[in-house]
Amino acid sequence: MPDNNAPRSPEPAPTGHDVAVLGGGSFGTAMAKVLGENGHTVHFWMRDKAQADEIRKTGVNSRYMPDVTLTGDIQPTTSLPEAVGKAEIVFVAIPSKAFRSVIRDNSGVFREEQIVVSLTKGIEEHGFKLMSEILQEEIPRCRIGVLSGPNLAGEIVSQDLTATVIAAKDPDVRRTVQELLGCEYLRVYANVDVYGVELAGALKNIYAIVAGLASARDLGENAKAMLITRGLAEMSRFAVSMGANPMTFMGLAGVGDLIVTCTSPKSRNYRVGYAVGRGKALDDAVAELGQVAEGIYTLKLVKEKSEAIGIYMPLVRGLYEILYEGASISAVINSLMMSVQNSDVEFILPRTITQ
Ligand SMILES: NC(=O)c1ccc[n+]([C@@H]2O[C@H](COP(=O)([O-])OP(=O)(O)OC[C@H]3O[C@@H](n4cnc5c(N)ncnc54)[C@H](O)[C@@H]3O)[C@@H](O)[C@H]2O)c1
Ligand SMILES: O=P(O)(O)OC[C@H](O)CO
Repeated sequence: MPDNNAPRSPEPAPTGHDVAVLGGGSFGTAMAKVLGENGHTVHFWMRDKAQADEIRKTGVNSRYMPDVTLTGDIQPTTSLPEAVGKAEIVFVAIPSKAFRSVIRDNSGVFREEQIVVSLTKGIEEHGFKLMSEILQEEIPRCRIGVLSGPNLAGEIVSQDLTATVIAAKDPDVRRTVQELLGCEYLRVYANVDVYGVELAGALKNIYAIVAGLASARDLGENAKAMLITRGLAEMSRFAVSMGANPMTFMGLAGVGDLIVTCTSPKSRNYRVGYAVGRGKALDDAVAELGQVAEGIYTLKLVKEKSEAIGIYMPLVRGLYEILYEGASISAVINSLMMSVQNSDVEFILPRTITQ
């Protein structure tokens, strides 16, 4: 039996393809760099004309990646119809808050069967929609995938060894993305659990904020392990209740991404938590970051959803109290540590697991 989940050959595709990357931030730039180095023509869309001009002239996106020069055939543009119109495959790295509007406003330019892959790790505010669900609603004639995993943009542009996961129902989408992105430093695994891979990427941002807070308060290494492990239990319990495959949470998109964002100050979500832990107001911490930290929005949505469907998520609730209800960090820690609810049972089996 062939192992369909095994990574494809890391050799660059023999001939370059026309691809589009939508979004000129950190991750869009990182993916444009990989694709350009792999020999593809990258139609790199961003809304800021000055930024596109700078990249065209110098190869540098100084606002987001000042130390990185993009090489290969990179074609920055402020025309989304031009980028999508020329591309065989489209990668979307637009923050979740703007994701639907960008796709909807341009839905007419996407072609039948075109492959569209979301790189975004967030949830839509109304209706708890993931980005692949938004793509399905707005451009149903396209073939959809999501890419997620422990993928700090700053490390990918440094060519640090990295693994990621392409999730799609269509095997051709999985294979195509593996071939386009795979190279000597980026290993692309495949998964069919689109919902689980995507939800995991959004949920782990919450626990990265928690980990940043814990680090700022010098809670220690035991506490860090406790938070990551209980975070994994909590996010898996929630996701499985929503229909995800529990095994996805044992993989790169689940525990892998949770580890990297909960242990690295390179994570923007971790940095927001750290700043709040050092006494900064949330709004100031976010403004100082100057980049997106999806977890602060995801937290609100997951808190509401978990209460609506009756899933026990004490870390989500505690973080929500700190960030949005003015609770003191020490009071929340104390209440979590002294809570008797469920402390006698390490694993609460999701309803879908019967044994
Ligand atoms: N940076 C990473 O390490 C990383 C890794 C994996 C996934 N992601 C995910 O990728 C997504 C994008 O993150 P990022 O790191 O590129 O964020 P970023 O803050 O670095 O950049 C966001 C980009 O989106 C653009 N943007 C915002 N609103 C827009 C709109 N209405 N129209 C067009 N462009 C708009 C901004 O101009 C900016 O170029 C997030 O969901 C994030 O979770 C990021
Ligand atoms: O910088 P963050 O916190 O948005 O995390 C980036 C990636 O999601 C890490 O995999």
